[in-house]
Amino acid sequence: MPTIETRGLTKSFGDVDAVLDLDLTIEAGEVFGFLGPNGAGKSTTINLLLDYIRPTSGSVEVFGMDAQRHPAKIRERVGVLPEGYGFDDPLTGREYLDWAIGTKDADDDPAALLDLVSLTDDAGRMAADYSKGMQQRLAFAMALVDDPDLLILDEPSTGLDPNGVRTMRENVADVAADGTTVFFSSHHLAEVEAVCDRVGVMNEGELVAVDSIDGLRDTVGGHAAIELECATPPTELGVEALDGVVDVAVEDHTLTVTCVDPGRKIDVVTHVAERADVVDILSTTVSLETLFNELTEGGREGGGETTAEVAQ
Ligand SMILES: Nc1ncnc2c1ncn2[C@@H]1O[C@H](COP(=O)(O)OP(=O)(O)OP(=O)(O)O)[C@@H](O)[C@H]1O
Repeated sequence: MPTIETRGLTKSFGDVDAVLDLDLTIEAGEVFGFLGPNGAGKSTTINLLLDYIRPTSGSVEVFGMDAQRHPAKIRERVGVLPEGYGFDDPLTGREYLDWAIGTKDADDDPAALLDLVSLTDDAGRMAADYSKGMQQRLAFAMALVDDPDLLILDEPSTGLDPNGVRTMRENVADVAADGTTVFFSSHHLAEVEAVCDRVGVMNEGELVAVDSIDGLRDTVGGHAAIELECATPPTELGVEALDGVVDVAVEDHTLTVTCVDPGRKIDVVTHVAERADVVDILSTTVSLETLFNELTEGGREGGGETTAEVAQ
């Protein structure tokens, strides 16, 4: 039995179809990346899974139970890290965790959970005074209470520093190794690539792709990418006008160009070398980010921050 199964799931807010005709099946034990730019419908889907909102049409089953008929039974087996958990009450980190353990009637060791998210030394401080990253880690620990069968993470690395991101990834991998199904919503592509078995890509409420990372690459085509490091920022070189170029991105002194096939890379190098001082050349496989940009171009809110620097 799948852990999550939606059929024809639709949620409209007035004229906006936040989620449209979503068919999604997530098997037990999967780490599933739910990707999409801002406004794609990710949080709405999560709210539908947990029966926080009701669908306009279609069905949702979690653990084989209808989400509307058995929300309490479902929620007691689910751990949720919501987007932007508000720690507004005058409670310490430890007290928040005790509260989470109490509400689930669980017997977790709070010290072990605090240690897992590196908050042992700050457990006695008011959670409201924590940094964003610390609050995120506390929310993650609360989501792990009672060893959930399904862990739902909505943008889990928000506010985390690189160490925090790495630790969170390790924790997700550990949880998954114990058999927990993980539903990982994010627009941070590298993060999803690093931890997920399969990804679904949402755009404007619709699931535009669902596959393994490699499968997704194959779907988009045999594109090839080349990175050119230049002595000065490589802007306005006219690379996007070259035949066979599908994406151009500039970050600091690095120009990343995606071509429809590897044979086009030499034209790119020649073109750039005639106009800029190239100091290094790196040929790479197409990143998931490029694929994601292609799949979600023209999204509801301009495709989100990940597409902002891609010049077409
Ligand atoms: N309660 C609501 N009332 C009206 N519109 C809503 C409501 N909730 C969501 N929407 C709209 O539905 C669409 C999908 O929003 P949703 O929050 O699910 O996207 P998301 O993929 O989670 O985005 P983000 O990455 O920014 O969190 C957006 O256009 C949003 O404005």
